[in-house]
Amino acid sequence: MSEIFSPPAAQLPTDKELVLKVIPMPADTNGNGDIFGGWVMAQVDLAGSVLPARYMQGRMATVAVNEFIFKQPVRVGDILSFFSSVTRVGRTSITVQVEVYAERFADQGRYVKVTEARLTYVAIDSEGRPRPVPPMPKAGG
Ligand SMILES: CC(=O)SCCNC(=O)CCNC(=O)[C@H](O)C(C)(C)COP(=O)(O)OP(=O)(O)OC[C@H]1O[C@@H](n2cnc3c(N)ncnc32)[C@H](O)[C@@H]1OP(=O)(O)O
Repeated sequence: MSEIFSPPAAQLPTDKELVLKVIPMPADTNGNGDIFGGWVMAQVDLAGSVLPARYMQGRMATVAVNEFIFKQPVRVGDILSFFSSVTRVGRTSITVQVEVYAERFADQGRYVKVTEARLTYVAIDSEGRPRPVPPMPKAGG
C-alpha cells in the first residue's frame, strides 16, 4: 500500500490575522481528485480582500496576483485557515500576504501550509477609477 507524503507540521503565523475558514467539497476537485487550483485562488482572493476592505471603506478591485505558490495539495474535507497581513499601503492600493494552512480530514489540530500568495487591491470610485485609500482612523478616535 502506498504511503501518503506527510510534510512536517507547521506553526501558525503570529503576525497575521485569521480572515477566513472554509472546507472544500467534492464539487471543487480536479481530475486528480485534489482540489482545483482555481477554487483555491478564488478563496485566497476573497480572504486577501478582508484587511484592505477595512482601509478602503467602499468599492475595490483586485489589480494583481503578484505571487501564488501551491506548496501542497488541498483535499476534500480539509479545514482551511487563511491568515493575512498588510505588507504595503500605497496611494490607491494595498498589498497583502496570505498564507493558507490545512488541517487534514483525519488529522485535526495539525497544520500543513498549503498555499502562500501576495495580492494587490485598488480602491475604486463609482466609475471604476482608482481613488486614494482613505486615512486609517486612529484607534479609540
Ligand atoms: C472585485 C474584484 O476583485 S474584480 C476581479 C478582477 N479585477 C478586475 O477586474 C480589475 C480590473 N482592473 C481595473 O479595473 C484597473 O486596472 C484598476 C481600476 C484596478 C486600476 O486601474 P489602473 O489605471 O491600472 O491603475 P494605476 O495604474 O493608476 O494603478 C493603481 C494602483 O495599482 C497598483 N498596481 C497596478 N498594477 C500593479 C501590479 N501589477 N502589482 C502591484 N500593484 C499594481 C499601482 O501601483 C497603483 O497603486 P498606488 O496608487 O498605491 O501606487
